Amino acid sequence: MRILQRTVRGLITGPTTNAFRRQISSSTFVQQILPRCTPLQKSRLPLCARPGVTIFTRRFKSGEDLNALFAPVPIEPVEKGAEGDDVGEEFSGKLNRDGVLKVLNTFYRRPEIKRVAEEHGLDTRLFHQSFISFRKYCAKSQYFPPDLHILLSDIVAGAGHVDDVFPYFLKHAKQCFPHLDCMDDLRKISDLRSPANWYPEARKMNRKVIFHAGPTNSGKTYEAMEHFLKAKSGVYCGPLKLLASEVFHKANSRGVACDLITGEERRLSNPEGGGSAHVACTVEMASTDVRYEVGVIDEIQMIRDNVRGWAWTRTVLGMCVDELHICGEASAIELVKEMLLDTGEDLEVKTYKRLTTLTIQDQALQSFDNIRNGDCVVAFNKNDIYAISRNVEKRGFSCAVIYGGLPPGTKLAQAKNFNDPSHEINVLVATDAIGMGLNLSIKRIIFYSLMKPSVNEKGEKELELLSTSQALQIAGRAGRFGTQYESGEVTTFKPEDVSVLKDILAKPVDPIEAAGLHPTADQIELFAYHLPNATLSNLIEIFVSICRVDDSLYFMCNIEDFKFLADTIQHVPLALKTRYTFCCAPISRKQPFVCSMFLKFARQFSRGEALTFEWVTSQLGYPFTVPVTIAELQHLENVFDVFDLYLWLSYRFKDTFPDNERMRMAQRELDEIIHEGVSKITKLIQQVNLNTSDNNLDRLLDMRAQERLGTRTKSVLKEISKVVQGKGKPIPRASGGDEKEKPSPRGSGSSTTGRRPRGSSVPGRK
Ligand SMILES: Nc1ncnc2c1ncn2[C@@H]1O[C@H](COP(=O)(O)OP(=O)(O)OP(=O)(O)O)[C@@H](O)[C@H]1O
Ligand SMILES: [Mg+2]
Repeated sequence: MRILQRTVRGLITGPTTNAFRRQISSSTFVQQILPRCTPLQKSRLPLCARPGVTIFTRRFKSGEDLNALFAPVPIEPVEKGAEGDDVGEEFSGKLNRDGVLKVLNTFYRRPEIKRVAEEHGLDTRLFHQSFISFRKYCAKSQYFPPDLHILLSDIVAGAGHVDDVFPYFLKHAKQCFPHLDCMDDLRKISDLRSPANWYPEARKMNRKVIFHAGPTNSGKTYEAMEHFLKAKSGVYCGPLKLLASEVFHKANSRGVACDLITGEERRLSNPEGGGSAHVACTVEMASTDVRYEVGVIDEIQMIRDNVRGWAWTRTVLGMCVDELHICGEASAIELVKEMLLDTGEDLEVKTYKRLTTLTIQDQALQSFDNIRNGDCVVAFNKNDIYAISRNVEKRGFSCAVIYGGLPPGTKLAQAKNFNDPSHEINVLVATDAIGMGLNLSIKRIIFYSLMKPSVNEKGEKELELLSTSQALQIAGRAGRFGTQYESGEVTTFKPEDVSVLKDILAKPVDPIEAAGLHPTADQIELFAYHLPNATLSNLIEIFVSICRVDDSLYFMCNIEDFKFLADTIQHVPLALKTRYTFCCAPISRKQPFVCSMFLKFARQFSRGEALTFEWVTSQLGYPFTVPVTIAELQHLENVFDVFDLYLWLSYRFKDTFPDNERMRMAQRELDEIIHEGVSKITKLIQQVNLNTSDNNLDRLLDMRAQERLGTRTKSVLKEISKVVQGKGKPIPRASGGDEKEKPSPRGSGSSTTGRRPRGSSVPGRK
């Protein structure tokens, strides 16, 4: 009762709310405390604890589900003489094998045995598998320990009880399933309930934390950057290489020496000297050991990202800075405030207003005949991008094309041509890759579709209606402050989408409820110590299943890519830490060519052979030529990612990946070749099918457009309106064409694991 009273008091005093709440169980909280709260107290509750919002919802795997993750360790039968003289046989004579098997079958059928086994953690599955293994061991072994030999002889002869086999069976079962003896240890290792305590250096400081909140194009990053540039030392953490390198260039051009650190690149401001006091990096690469005066964390809303969220959590809790500037959507304010309750720090919030106006048009574009200079058509898959750019160019415009899979240099060059009023390029066709990072001179955003492909937890493709946050982020690219357009406009291609877009943009952005987390390399290593026979992928899976997370604030990030890579190289002999580091590489399982090169790299590494420039490029068909078909262009994009993979590994295994500089030069050349290919993209489309006449091709592309406007779209629209009204489920996607941002650099390379400092987590993506 005292706790209840203190809790209700805690609700009023605010900062202690969460700490109090965590002392009590969810049911007590919901049944006894919530009904006693006044509306004011309820409004002060953390979001996750407000009425109507489920708290402590994490569902741990049931015992049986969890046990299914453990594969039995094979136990070999014992050869005669392996353990010295056969004392058992001397005492009680040769064992009657058939009799022993009958005894064991009786043992297995006894309900009492099943019950006792269950008390020792053996559910039906584990009991059965252990029995099969024990029976085989008894049937095939030439030698038994004397006590077991004598016991079995006695039981067969009717002079002993079958239940006495149990201790021997249990010992065998624990050898088969070593986790039975160490579940408590495993649970302790995987206890992730207090991530703020993982960063003792940061906890020694009392950081001043400022949240710059506001819509896109409101000057949040600008303001934080002013503090960064004026400080004696600083670190900027951005979601993309492009953003980090923009800060790198901006700082150096303002006379502030600044280094660039991404997963694949380390660029010093002064190559002759040591490191600079200022660093611009991708968020996964931020150090939690080095002390800076000012730290900037950009695009904080990414903290909810299912794959990369952990990297933002780590910087918010772990950066050693006197002043921490966090920029992004206001939807993250409450969550960050809650996280800081555990660090004892206050949050100062500064809110910003958009610097230019943004108008939603009532008219849809309807036809590409209505396209005009400064337009940007946004679609979510490459096939649409190709079709749209061809349609636009047919109307006499020149297109720039930007999508996630393109190399950064190509993206920048395309953006530069589009931004330059004197350049012939006047229209942009892009995916939501433009949502972050590029400064673009766009007058109007046209959503070609409002449905975005995504992959659900089961790995299935789905089409989802854009969230308010995503739509605002993309729409906000129009009329960027400081460009030739003083205001921005936004509309859709299809008339029926206009009202849907208005609905989406009018909705308030949902508050972010939880921040991502990931296991650390050290934790996985401890797991491996306890479960030496488990594969890396299995270790991760078990970790995720038993770990404890404070669900009111955190969630476990998705680890499917990591597990896929771990399975890909499981058969290659590598030390655990090396294997772990390889699996943190920023590649996606959706790129078969890159994954096959990943396997080749691991094999070569395991043989102890250096991966030289000559060896790698001979695998990649170097030197490269300008692509003449879309397939060639796509292949070169994959080759670019293989270069990224090499560079990423070269910072973690310098000796085996020795040709960093030559690879980088070749990658730059490739970037230019890809840019040249993209610049001719409509010509490339004509090569898709040389047997297809121009008219036929147009017809095919038009059919695609019709399909979007036709029956399929009608059913999709029904779903859209349901979703907007909160009734529908995401629509399963029938076939591919979706496209994802290239994976991010993962982790830092400064720890003993060769990749991340203490307390840092596993993978993430850019
Ligand atoms: N006070 C200012 N003086 C000059 N330029 C500014 C000022 N504030 C913002 N800008 C410019 O306006 C543009 C938008 O600012 P900024 O990038 O900081 O916006 P943001 O709110 O961070 O947007 P986003 O959410 O898209 O990241 C930038 O080009 C920036 O340089
Ligand atoms: Mg910004």
